[in-house]
Amino acid sequence: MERVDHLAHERNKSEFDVDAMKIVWAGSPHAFELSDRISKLVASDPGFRKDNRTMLSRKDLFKNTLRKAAYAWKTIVDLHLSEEEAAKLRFYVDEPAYTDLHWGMFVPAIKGQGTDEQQQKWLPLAYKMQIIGCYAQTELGHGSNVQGLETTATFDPQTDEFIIHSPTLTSSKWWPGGLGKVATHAIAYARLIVGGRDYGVNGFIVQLRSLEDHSPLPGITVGDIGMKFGNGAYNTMDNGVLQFDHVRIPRDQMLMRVSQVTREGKYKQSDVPRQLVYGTMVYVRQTIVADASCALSRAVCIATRYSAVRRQFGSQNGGPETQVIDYKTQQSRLFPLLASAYAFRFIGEWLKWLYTDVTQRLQANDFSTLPEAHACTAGLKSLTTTATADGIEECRKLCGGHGYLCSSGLPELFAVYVPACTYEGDNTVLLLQVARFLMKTVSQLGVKKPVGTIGYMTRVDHLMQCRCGVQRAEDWLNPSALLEAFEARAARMSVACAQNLSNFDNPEEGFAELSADLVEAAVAHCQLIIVSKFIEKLQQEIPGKGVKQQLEVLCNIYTLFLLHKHQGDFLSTGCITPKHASLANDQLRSLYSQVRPNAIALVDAFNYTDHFLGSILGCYDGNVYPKLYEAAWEDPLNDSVVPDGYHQYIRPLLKQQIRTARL
Ligand SMILES: CCCCCCCC/C=C\CCCCCCCC(=O)SCCNC(=O)CCNC(=O)[C@H](O)C(C)(C)COP(=O)(O)OP(=O)(O)OC[C@H]1O[C@@H](n2cnc3c(N)ncnc32)[C@H](O)[C@@H]1OP(=O)(O)O
Ligand SMILES: Cc1cc2nc3c(=O)[nH]c(=O)nc-3n(C[C@H](O)[C@H](O)[C@H](O)COP(=O)(O)OP(=O)(O)OC[C@H]3O[C@@H](n4cnc5c(N)ncnc54)[C@H](O)[C@@H]3O)c2cc1C
Repeated sequence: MERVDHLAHERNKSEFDVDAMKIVWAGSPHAFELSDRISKLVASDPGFRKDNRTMLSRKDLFKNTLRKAAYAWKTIVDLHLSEEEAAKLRFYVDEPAYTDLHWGMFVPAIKGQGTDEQQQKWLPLAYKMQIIGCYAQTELGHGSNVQGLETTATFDPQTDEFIIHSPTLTSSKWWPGGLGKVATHAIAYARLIVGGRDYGVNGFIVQLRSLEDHSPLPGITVGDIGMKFGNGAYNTMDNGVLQFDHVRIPRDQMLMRVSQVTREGKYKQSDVPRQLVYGTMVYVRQTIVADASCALSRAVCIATRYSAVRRQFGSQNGGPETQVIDYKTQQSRLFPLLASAYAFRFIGEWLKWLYTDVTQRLQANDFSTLPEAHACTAGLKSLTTTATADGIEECRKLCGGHGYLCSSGLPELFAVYVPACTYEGDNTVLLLQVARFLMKTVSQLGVKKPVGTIGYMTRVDHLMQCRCGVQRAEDWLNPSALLEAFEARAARMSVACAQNLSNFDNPEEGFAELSADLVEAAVAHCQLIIVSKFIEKLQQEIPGKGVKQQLEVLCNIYTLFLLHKHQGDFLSTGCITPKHASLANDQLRSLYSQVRPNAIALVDAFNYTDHFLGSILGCYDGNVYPKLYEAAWEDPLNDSVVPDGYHQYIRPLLKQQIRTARL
């Protein structure tokens, strides 16, 4: 049967070269080719089917995840896929699994915190998956406060070993993914105790399970922590609990790049900053920022296509009703999310660059940019995951009732995504780290020149008193007007916090008291980073008919939407007047009209397969209703016309003979 493209009329309207935009979105022609090829490979292989996930019991779901992970590995080996191709394959398989932690945290922790010898010993085993690792940091009693972890690693000079021990219930490791049922090894974080002295938290490689029969080794108690939010969703992951009872490991299994313990029991610290013990978190926060645009763009693709298919009200003379995407309210909710997806794509790319740069500097013993890299990864992780989680939920609402069906893909996407606001650092805790960095920068103004993303603070005197020069709505399209407004707002909020802080005798007390304001200042700073990097991106050459123009529209939508949403900040700090705010809003409305004919093409540019989207509402051809109708009949509840339980619970009700005074 010939397939009808119900969205063809929308695709014909677009004013730019979609294929060129696909390359911009992917990052390069090579990245596009890779993504395109691997996503199609996964989509066409029934071994990677995922449409039944929300119906399976936890045990069946988990076993199915194990099967898929093994099948993915077999595919990787059989096809001789490169590391890059393998990572893409795991991405498109789209199912949280222990392998995320093995490749995403265990391997990077050894690379970042292990010595050369340790890397040579452990990495080949990990690369071949002859061992499977997890990252066991968080405990029942402490997650955010890493310095508060209680697990101990006590050096025993007699045997040249560390004794890993969980002294309390709250010291039980709790949450690590892959730990519950799969990992054979962990990077366990524990307090290093040498000669009775506590040297703080460090990482240790600990074997947990036998490589022969998978049983826990002596002294190890390990299991899964139970069901999590949502059907399917993150329940494919075996987040685990772990207790150590005086487990002995050889001395050379302490990760020793940052600090060492010698055979004689001497503690030594390398020349590198202690914070490098936190290095794996910096790396993962960076990958989480890159991942945010994937999750958000996916939800936006579903909501945009469905908004073009869905019609409600507005029929004239018996003609078709209005496509809901034509309602201004729908546009003002949807298009900023579309623009955010693009903004996050570019900030993810930039952050990857920053991370690579800081890693190279660290290797050359230049630690000067580490605080900025920490502040950027922490702040952008917080900002992008909060916006993405909220954005996915907004997309669900944008799809009306049908968005609530699992077959829309949105409930599961939300349930899988929302813990990103918590894991790898609670978003508020991370913003407070940014705020500390900002306060330190302000307090050192005049002594130390701010550079990089905080470089705007060199112009603080100007930014404290500058006035917005916008006179007409179009003036808000001027990148320097936008940048200056965002810089002035961020600078003024930071300086106001610093001034308030100086009223406290005890700075820590002041920081705690003002923490809600400090978080807002941190948000302002991070939004400025995203806006400025989007603007910078557009200063480059971007090939393809109309591509750059579309990106300019999206950049302006993203920026003016933020300005509108946070206009309280801009007005109260005097960066703009109510008149400027109203002109910005006028401009925003007109930008929505410009994006409207291109909306479908802009989500096509993500190049997602129907398999990856996993959504009837978002399917490429827009043939939503027949698919929804068919899918309903697939539900196991419809296996029989009369439900199980009818004879037990429904019929007796219907047949009851109640004699009461009232009836
Ligand atoms: C897996 C990847 C797969 C890849 C696939 C890609 C897609 C991804 C999608 C899906 C997969 C995701 C799968 C789930 C993964 C989840 C895993 C986990 O959750 S692992 C646990 C994370 N745990 C936290 O993040 C704790 C948060 N807490 C902390 O980080 C710290 O305790 C912190 C920062 C809140 C406080 O640290 P302090 O107690 O040492 O505090 P202070 O005194 O403030 O800091 C001291 C100095 O150190 C600096 N600092 C702190 N952290 C730093 C860092 N990381 N780097 C550099 N400097 C740092 C500070 O700026 C400060 O510097 P000055 O003294 O002011 O100059
Ligand atoms: C799905 C998932 C997967 C995970 N995977 C792993 C893993 O693989 N390995 C691992 O080690 N861990 C893992 N974690 C644990 C995760 O990293 C922690 O849950 C996270 O760091 C938050 O810490 P917490 O649970 O202690 O939150 P808490 O710190 O207890 O947060 C509770 C509340 O207190 C607030 N709060 C805390 N401190 C402050 C403060 N100083 N100022 C103001 N407010 C504060 C927070 O904002 C939050 O609202 C995972 C968690 C989840 C949900």
